[in-house]
Amino acid sequence: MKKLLVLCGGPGTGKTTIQHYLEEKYGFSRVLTHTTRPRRKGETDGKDYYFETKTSFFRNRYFEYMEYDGNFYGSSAESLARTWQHHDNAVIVLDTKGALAYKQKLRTKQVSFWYIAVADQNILGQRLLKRGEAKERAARRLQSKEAIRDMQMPQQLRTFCEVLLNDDWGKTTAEIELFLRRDGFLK
Ligand SMILES: Nc1nc2c(ncn2[C@@H]2O[C@H](COP(=O)(O)OP(=O)(O)O)[C@@H](O)[C@H]2O)c(=O)[nH]1
Ligand SMILES: Nc1ncnc2c1ncn2[C@@H]1O[C@H](COP(=O)(O)OP(=O)(O)O)[C@@H](O)[C@H]1O
Repeated sequence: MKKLLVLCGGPGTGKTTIQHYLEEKYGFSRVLTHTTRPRRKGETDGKDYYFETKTSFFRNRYFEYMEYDGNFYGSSAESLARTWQHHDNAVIVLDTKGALAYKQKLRTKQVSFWYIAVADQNILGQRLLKRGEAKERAARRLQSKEAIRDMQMPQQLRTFCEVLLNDDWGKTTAEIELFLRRDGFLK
């Protein structure tokens, strides 16, 4: 069966890091999404996101899309289908609103949802700086209403979304292995 893992959570919690790890260690393939957000240092078009202008963004058809901290983000059914063409296990990084949309639109058995969290949210600012973001941009991101919403797991996700703590990376990787087995991603 083709399967999809949805990662969601607040900024800096480690969603992208975990996505890379799943690709490298477990052969997952990521589902690329579209954004109007400016490219960060080290990001490549067609590899990290499809970077769009506000005009080109709305030329595409989306499975779901939303606005986050003043930028648009959207995922397409075609991108998921393309990923599944060559790989059984796909991973996508979404905000919590997107995670809820996927829950409502896809068959339950095929999709798992993980909410990535840290024990102490005061470290998130440092993590964004570590990733190379400018101080003002990092502060603004953490104060956006979408980040504030996603820094607590929304009530609607609690019935189906597992929490993965990402404080100590060694412990995180051990948990990932357990979660993957339990969710049927590993044969
Ligand atoms: N709903 C939805 N969320 C997305 C999509 N692509 C990215 N996101 C989410 O948008 C938010 C902002 O992403 P990004 O600017 O890369 O910032 P980061 O969370 O700080 O790494 C994150 O919560 C992503 O998971 C998408 O296609 N749909
Ligand atoms: N367990 C961890 N301990 C310390 N730093 C981490 C950990 N996980 C991720 N990071 C770092 O935190 C920063 C933000 O991680 P990232 O994966 O970009 O977060 P997100 O995609 O959720 O916004 C990156 O510099 C990353 O290397």
